[in-house]
Amino acid sequence: MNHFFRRRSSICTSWLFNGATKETCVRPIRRSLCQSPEAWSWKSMDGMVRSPANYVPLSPVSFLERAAKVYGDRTSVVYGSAEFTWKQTHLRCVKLASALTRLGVSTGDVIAILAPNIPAMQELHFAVPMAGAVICALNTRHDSSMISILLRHSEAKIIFVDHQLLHIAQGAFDLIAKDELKPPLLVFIRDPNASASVPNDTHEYETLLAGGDAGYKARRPRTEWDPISVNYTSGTTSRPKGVVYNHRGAYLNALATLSVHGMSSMPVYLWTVPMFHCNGWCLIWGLAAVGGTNICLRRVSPREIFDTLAAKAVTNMGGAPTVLNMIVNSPDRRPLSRKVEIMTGGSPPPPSILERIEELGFRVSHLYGLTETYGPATTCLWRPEWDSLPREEQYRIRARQGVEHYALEEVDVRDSVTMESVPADGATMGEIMLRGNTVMSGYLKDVKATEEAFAGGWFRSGDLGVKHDDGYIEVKDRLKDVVISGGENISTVEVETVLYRHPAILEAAVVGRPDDHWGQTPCAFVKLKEGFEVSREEIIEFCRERLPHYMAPKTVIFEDIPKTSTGKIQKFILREKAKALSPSSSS
Ligand SMILES: Nc1ncnc2c1ncn2[C@@H]1O[C@H](COP(=O)(O)OP(=O)(O)OP(=O)(O)O)[C@@H](O)[C@H]1O
Repeated sequence: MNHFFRRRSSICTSWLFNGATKETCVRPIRRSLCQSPEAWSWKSMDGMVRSPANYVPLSPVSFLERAAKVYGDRTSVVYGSAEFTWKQTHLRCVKLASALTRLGVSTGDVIAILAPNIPAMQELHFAVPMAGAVICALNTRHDSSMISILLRHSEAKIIFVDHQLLHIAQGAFDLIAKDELKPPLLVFIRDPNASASVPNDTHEYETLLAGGDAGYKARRPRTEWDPISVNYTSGTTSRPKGVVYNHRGAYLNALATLSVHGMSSMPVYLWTVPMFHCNGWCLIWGLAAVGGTNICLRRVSPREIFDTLAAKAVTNMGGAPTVLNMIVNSPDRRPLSRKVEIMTGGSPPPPSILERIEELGFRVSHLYGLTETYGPATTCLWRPEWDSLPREEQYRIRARQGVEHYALEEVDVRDSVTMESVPADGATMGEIMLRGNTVMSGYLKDVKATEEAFAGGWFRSGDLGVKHDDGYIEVKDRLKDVVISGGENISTVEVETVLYRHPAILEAAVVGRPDDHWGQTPCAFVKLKEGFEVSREEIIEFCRERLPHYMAPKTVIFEDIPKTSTGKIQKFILREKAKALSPSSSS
């Protein structure tokens, strides 16, 4: 073996000294060592040892262990008057993990949590995997019926419930009991900033944690592939699906999201993205890697956001385009005294909103991804040469979904049937597909859906997009949302982008309305800004001036736009409404 090492090291360095290129120097020596280059490279690696010294399954739990050492006295989390350092957070997580094992939690058990963005959410994201279990953070906007379905589906053993959501959990328990099934064990989370009495015969979070063993040795995953969380999709287009994440993917995506967002050391992060959404786009784990401070808010409103940005010297935050829209249109908005990086994604951000949020002093980074890709998967990486473009053009570019981040192998736009890559012409539509280590392990208990999602060796997003000549992708629509009028695909995102440019429009969503002649025509649902008035005809004319006529809405309906808790417009509801109108008969 030593012989191989010596020979190899001479191969590696000799080309540096004799002026030869690496290629010309290495090839002849390779041939002398063995017959094929493949065999050579394999043989030269003989005798390597995988040991704890050089191989540890990647897990974001290690971020917390390091944070306790490196950032021990720095603030880990702030929520009202409650505040912990990273040393304290680590100790609390160790004790909580120990308490979980004492409750009988074993490797692979699912532990659910129903809570807003509070410190317990952060702690459970570490404590649950430290007990070898799998965290399932549930959407706080679900009703009892949906929660009961998800608890049954995930077979959660324990559920931690915030005091304000107790009635939802209890309703779910009643439904489970009706079917003579055993509901999970409930642990009640009291708010440190409010008083609430603990229901009888129920475990209480702080008491449970206090009883844990501070010397508990955290369980580590046996392999990187071990599950760390199960996240249900937003349910925008269908019933939520249980997406399983593994330790390796969570580790990688946490780091990639930090880097995309420019968070390298001790950022102060304001939580406006729900922590239950893709584990807070993996940043619950990521912030521990960089010793960040988590600023938690129970409720998100523009006033609270602006007060907190100033009071806590926030450096970074995230939010769906709906949150950005809420900020730029709020009477409480004010220019920032220092730059705040804001990461947006979850639905297509209209360029006009990106522009307006930056006018207030935010700097936006745009991300695209799905629950299935641990949240962020691509980013509209900014190129300095774009700085000199006209402003409108800059924001049009910034609204593109961009390129894969460094932890994902590849993103592409392909024909769903032939799997051929579409030409990079900015016009040919195909399905956005992704592959790499930050794509889910699969759907929980749904082999068929998993196989379908991965058919052809790529994860199929169900989003339609184009690829520009610089390789940047742009989402045009969801497959389910695209309007087909007279055989032409109409990107509802493009029509909405134009609608958002109208000064009177606060929110807009476009769906297909059945039409006797064209099959479908675009139907716009519009919510106006307070104090503004505009007629349907004016809106249609506004669009016709800026779009090919077939793309302009033929119908405009003024009303509130229904959204999911992750800020996505529930187009299936609007589609039903458009369908209920008598078919239009434009020819
Ligand atoms: N930056 C973005 N631009 C455009 N669309 C985005 C962006 N980020 C996310 N999306 C949309 O959000 C989708 C992913 O959403 P998520 O995984 O939260 O659940 P969902 O797809 O809404 O739920 P369900 O699958 O249950 O309907 C993407 O497929 C895409 O349509």
